[in-house]
Amino acid sequence: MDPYIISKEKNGVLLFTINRPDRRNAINYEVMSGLEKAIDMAAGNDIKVFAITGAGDQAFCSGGDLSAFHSLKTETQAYGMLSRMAGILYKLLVLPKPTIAILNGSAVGGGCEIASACDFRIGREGMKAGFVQGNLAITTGWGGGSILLEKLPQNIAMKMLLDAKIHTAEELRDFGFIHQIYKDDPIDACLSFMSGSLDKETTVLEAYKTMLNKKWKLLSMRERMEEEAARCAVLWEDDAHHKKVDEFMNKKNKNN
Ligand SMILES: CC[C@H](C(=O)O)C(=O)SCCNC(=O)CCNC(=O)[C@H](O)C(C)(C)COP(=O)(O)OP(=O)(O)OC[C@H]1O[C@@H](n2cnc3c(N)ncnc32)[C@H](O)[C@@H]1OP(=O)(O)O
Repeated sequence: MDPYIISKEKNGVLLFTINRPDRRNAINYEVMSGLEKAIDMAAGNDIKVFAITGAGDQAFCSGGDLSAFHSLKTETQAYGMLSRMAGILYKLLVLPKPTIAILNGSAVGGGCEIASACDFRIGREGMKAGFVQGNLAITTGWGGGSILLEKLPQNIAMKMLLDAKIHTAEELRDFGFIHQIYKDDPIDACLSFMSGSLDKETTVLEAYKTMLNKKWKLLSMRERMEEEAARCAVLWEDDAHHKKVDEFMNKKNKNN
């Protein structure tokens, strides 16, 4: 099974689907490479909107693949992975096309960071999401915390990060993290929510995103996301983090 799918949908939508449902669409290096490739494709003149979703109906994305990244023990090893994904999420943040995360299921940890890098987020009825990194004795590490602190009111963003709780779709809508709750087909929900962009000239869409990117540049977002990755790498090396991941892996092994 391919770990990701890139598909051209109706009306100029390019869709990236994380295709690891048996791992709740956890991100490994192959998915990272696919996302970077899709972002580059989305810059093409034939694309008006870039959308990201997850395969299946259980999860959008469960963050970093704890099995794949379990071998990363030191700050330097962790930084290599974290910095790579922070760079990809920055490319997503500043892509000069409207972007949307279709949260087809649970989004936790890095999954919330990917969603945060998109301009818009819609969530399927019943979905849940949370920045759970704090429960693993680390912080966000792909730049998603820095982005969240700019996209949501500071007190709400800080509460979400510090509490590391998983929230319902309704709570997430009240926070302003998701913009709409949908019931039916994810693609139809995306086309409907983005219809106002999809009927505009691509040049207009690019011009507005270029306007927004000026703000990210003035806020030094690239540097802040890189520093976030570096700070997370320091915490990653601590025993407290490895203990938490071991607990998850032991539970996983017990289940198998
Ligand atoms: C900077 C970002 C940072 C990083 O690591 O780089 C992070 O993203 S930290 C956060 C890492 N993610 C997590 O801690 C989430 C772990 N997963 C869960 O909490 C749950 O799986 C959940 C809520 C996503 C879904 O729960 P559900 O009950 O629906 O499913 P299961 O827990 O039974 O999981 C099914 C199956 O998938 C495997 N799985 C789930 N998440 C991951 C993951 N992140 N990495 C690897 N594998 C994952 C889980 O082990 C089960 O496998 P099985 O072989 O069937 O036991």
